[in-house]
Amino acid sequence: MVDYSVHGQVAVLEVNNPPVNAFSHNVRVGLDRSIDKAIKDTNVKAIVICGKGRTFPAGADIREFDQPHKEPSLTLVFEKLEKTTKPVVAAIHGTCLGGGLECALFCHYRIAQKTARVGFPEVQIGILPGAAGTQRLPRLTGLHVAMDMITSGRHIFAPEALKYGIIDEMFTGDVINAGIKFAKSVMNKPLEDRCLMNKTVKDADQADQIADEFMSLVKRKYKGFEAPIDCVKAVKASATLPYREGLKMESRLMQKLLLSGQSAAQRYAFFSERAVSRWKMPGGNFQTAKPLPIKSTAVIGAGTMGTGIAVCLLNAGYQVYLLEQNQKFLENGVKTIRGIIEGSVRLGKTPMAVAQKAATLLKPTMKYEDLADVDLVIEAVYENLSLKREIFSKLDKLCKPTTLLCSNTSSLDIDRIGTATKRGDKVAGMHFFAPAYYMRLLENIYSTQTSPTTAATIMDVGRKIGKVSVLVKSCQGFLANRMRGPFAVEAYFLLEEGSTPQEVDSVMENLGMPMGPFKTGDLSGLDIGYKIQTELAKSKGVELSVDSKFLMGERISTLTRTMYDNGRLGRKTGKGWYRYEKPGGKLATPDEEEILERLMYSCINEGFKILEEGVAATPEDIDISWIYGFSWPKYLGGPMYYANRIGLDKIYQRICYYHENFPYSSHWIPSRLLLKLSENKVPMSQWCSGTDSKL
Ligand SMILES: CC/C=C/CC(=O)SCCNC(=O)CCNC(=O)[C@H](O)C(C)(C)COP(=O)(O)OP(=O)(O)OC[C@H]1O[C@@H](n2cnc3c(N)ncnc32)[C@H](O)[C@@H]1OP(=O)(O)O
Repeated sequence: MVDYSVHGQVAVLEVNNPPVNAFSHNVRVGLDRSIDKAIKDTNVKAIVICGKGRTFPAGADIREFDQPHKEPSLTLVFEKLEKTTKPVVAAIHGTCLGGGLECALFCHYRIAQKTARVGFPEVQIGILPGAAGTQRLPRLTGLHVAMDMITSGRHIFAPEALKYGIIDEMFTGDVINAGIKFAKSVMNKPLEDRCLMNKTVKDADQADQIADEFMSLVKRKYKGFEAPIDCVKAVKASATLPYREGLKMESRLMQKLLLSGQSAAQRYAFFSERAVSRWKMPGGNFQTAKPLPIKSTAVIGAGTMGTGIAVCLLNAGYQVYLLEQNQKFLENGVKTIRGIIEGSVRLGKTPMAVAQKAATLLKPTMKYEDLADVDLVIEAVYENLSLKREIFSKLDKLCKPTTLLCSNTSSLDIDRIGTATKRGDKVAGMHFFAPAYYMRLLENIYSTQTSPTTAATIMDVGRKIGKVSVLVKSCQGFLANRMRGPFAVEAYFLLEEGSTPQEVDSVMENLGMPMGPFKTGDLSGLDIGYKIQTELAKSKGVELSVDSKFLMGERISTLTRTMYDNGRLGRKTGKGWYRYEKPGGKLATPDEEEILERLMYSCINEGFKILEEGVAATPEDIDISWIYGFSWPKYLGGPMYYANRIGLDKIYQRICYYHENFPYSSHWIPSRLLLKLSENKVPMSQWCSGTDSKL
C-alpha cells in the first residue's frame, strides 16, 4: 500500500492504492510504518512522499466513512511528519485533494507538477477537511483564500497554488526524481519555520469581517447545505483560537457533519455520479462497446436549445455546423453563442484560448449539404414528430453512412424518429436540459434499433463536454420528464384548485430546489410543455381544446395552452407565470402590473359604461359605492378618480389591448364614453358632478 525505497540519503514513500491512492486503512497503516522506518534509519536524511501511478493521494477513502473508524487516524500519522527532524517533501502530481492536501500541509515542503491540482473538495460530500486542513491552510494562504477554497471545494492548478504559497516550487518530469532532487537541496536547513502549526494566520485581525462575508455568501449560494457553514466556522477558528483549540473545534464540527444525513446523501450522490457511467443496454455495456471517434458535429436549430448545445460542443473543441433555415435566425443564433461564450470568459469560467478556438470551430450554415461529412448531428428543432422525421429522413440521405443522427427531444419516441431513416442503429436521443451550456445532465436515449456502439459514442461525447450522462431506454418522457410529469401536472392542478405559482414554487424552494416548477417552466419556455401535450394527444388521435379536462380518461390541465395562447411563454417573452424585467430577463416577479390592470381596468371600463348608460349619474356615485360598499381605500379616491389619476389615455389603450387578447370577455369591449373623454383629453372636473358635460 506504501512502496518504501531509499535513494542515497532520501527515503521515498510512494502511496500505492489505485485508482486514486486514497488513504484507506491499509494505506494509513503502511504510511505510519514507513514514516517510522525512515525516521529510525540513520542513513536517511530526508523523506519524500508521493503517489504511484496517476496521482498524489486524492484524499481519505470515502467508502470507509460508513464503517467503524479504525486507528491510526490520518492526523495521528501526519503529525509524525511534522515532528521529525528530517525534512519531508510532498512531491505532487495529478490531484492532491482532501486528506492528500492535508498530508502535504504536514510536510515541510511541497513541490508540484505544473498540471497538478490541489484542493479541499470535502464540502462537496458534506464534510470539512477534518485532518487539520481548516487550521493549516489559512496559516499558509491567509483566511480569505482558505475560506474560498474550503467553502467552494474548487481545485486549483499548481501555478495558482504557487501564487498563494501552497506549494514552494513547480517541477517538470518524473515525480520521484524531482522529489529527491528537491529533498537534497533542503537537507540541512532548519525546519522550525517550515512547521505550519508554529505559524500565525496573516489576516487574523480581519477574521470577523472575512467570516461574515463568507457566511452570507455560502448561505446565499449553497442554500440549505450545512457543510459550507461549518467550514466557515472552522476556518475562522484558525485565526481566533490557538492551533490545538482550533483542531478540537474542527473535530467537533467534523463529527457533527459526519453524523448528519446530508453527508451520507452527498456521498451517495458522489458514487452515483460515477456509477451511471457504467451503463448497460440490451446487447452491450460500457465495457464491451467502444465509442467511435467524433471530430465534426452539427446542430440543427439555432434556438435556445440548439445554441446551448453548440456552446457545449465548441467549448470541448468539436467543430460545429450550426444549421438554420432562415438567415435572421441563424445570425441571432451565432450572436447568442458568442454572447454565452464571452459571458463565460468574463466570469473566468472559460479560458480565453478556448473561446478563441471555439470561434474558429463554429460554422453557421443554411445548407443541409454542408452536413454531409460530419460525424454526429444533434437535431434541436421544436417538439414535432413529423418535422423531426422529415429532418432525419433528409439527413439519412445526405450524410455519410457512419454519421450518428441524434435528437435533442425531451419526449418523442426515438424508435419513431429512427424509422424515418435506414440507419436506426445510428439514431439515438441526446436530451439536454435548459440552459444546455449550464445544466450538467445529459439524458442519452436508445431505441430498440440503437446499437451499443452508438450508445458508447454519445456517452463518450457527454463525458467530453463535461456532462453527467445517463443512458435510458426510449419511452414516453424517458426518465427525467416521465418522472417530472406527475410533478408538473400536480403543480397545475394545485393552481386550478387555488394555489398561486409563488406558493407552489416556494414550497419546493424551501425543500432545497433552486427553482420551483413554475419558475423552471418559465426558464424552459411554456411553449414546450404545450407542444408536448398537444403532440401526446395527437399521437393518441385526440385534438385538445382549452376546455379539455381529460385525455383518455386521465385528468389533464390545459393551463399551458392558455399561457401559450396569451403569449406568456416564460422568460423569453418577458412574461410567463412571472413577469421579467425584459424578454430574456432573469428577475422573476409576480406579474403585479397585469394583475392590477386586469382587475381594475376591467371594472373601470364597466364604470364608464355605467355612466354612459346613465345607470349612475356621476363618477362620484361610483366612487362612493366602492368606498363604502367595497372598502376601497379613501386615499385612492375611488376607481373613477383613480382612473383619472392614471390617465384615461393609458387606461383606454390597455383596455383595447386586453380586448384584443381576450375577445371572448365582453367586459373588455371599450366604453365609448371612455374613448371620447380620452380622445378629447377632458379633465375630470368637466365630467364629474355639478358640471355640464359637453359630451
Ligand atoms: C478525517 C480525514 C478527512 C479527510 C477528508 C477527505 O479526504 S474526504 C475525500 C476528499 N477527496 C475527494 O473528495 C476526492 C474525490 N475524488 C475525486 O474528486 C475524483 O475521483 C478525482 C480524484 C478528481 C479523480 O477523478 P477521475 O474522473 O479521474 O476519476 P473518478 O472520479 O471516476 O474516480 C475513479 C474511482 O476512484 C473512486 N474514488 C475517487 N476518490 C475516492 C475517494 N476519495 N475515496 C474512495 N474512492 C474514491 C471513484 O469512486 C471511482 O471509482 P468508481 O468505482 O468508479 O466509483
